[in-house]
Amino acid sequence: MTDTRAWTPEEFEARLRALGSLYHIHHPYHTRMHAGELSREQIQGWVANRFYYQISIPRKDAAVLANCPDREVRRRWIQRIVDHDGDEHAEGGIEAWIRLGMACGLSREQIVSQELVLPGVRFAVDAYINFARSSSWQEAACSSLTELFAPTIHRQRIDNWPDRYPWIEADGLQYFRNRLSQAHRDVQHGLAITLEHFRTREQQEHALSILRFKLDVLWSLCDALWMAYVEGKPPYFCCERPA
Ligand SMILES: O=C(O)c1cc(C(=O)O)c2c(n1)C(=O)C(=O)c1cc(C(=O)O)[nH]c1-2
Repeated sequence: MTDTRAWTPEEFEARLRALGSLYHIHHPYHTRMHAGELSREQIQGWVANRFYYQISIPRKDAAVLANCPDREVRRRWIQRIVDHDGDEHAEGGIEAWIRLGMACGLSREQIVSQELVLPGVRFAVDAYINFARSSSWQEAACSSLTELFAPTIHRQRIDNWPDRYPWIEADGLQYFRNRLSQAHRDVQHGLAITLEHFRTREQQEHALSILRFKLDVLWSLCDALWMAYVEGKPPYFCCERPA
């Protein structure tokens, strides 16, 4: 007989955390990045493309707010939008990301124009926004749980980049420093919602499939970068351009 009993909160959390083995930290684009093996153009391509993720996160979080009737949850969740968009007190993560791009030698215009954003990156990120729009707010909260694994990758960049990419101006890494505490706080909230909401075994397995979907988003983003910047085969590379 198959075991259909609900996992305890501890077991459930352990299964969510176990999916960290599929995190994009293991994608060869990232392993090369951390080994110091990416060229200047490959780093720039990553930063310029990830900008599309950065500007999409507050839109995703606004979708969570729009779908959430619980005032207490909204009061906490809204901080995520402020973290990225900034306010009169702080410039916010999007501006910090632009500074990262400039520290890597891109111009502000090259970043904000999105001229380097690949179609595959756009599709992957848009799938995340659309998921948040069309799902319950608890499902969307669950999909943010890749942030469980993000502090490790941010910490690697803070520790490794000054040594491995000395041409990147050190101030540019502030984005990653800010995220260490922000991600920790976000994850505590997202995890509490997920453990509380997904109670039956069927619901818990559904939550795992949501986290798998989000891992797919992040992995697909790296795949698109790999084709363009490592294989040297961006979309239509082998096609004749129409007149
Ligand atoms: O650099 C990374 O590898 C990485 C990954 C993730 C993630 O796991 O989704 C986020 C971030 N960074 C990040 O900076 C961030 O603000 C963020 C918000 C979210 C989310 O799903 O709401 N993920 C992430």
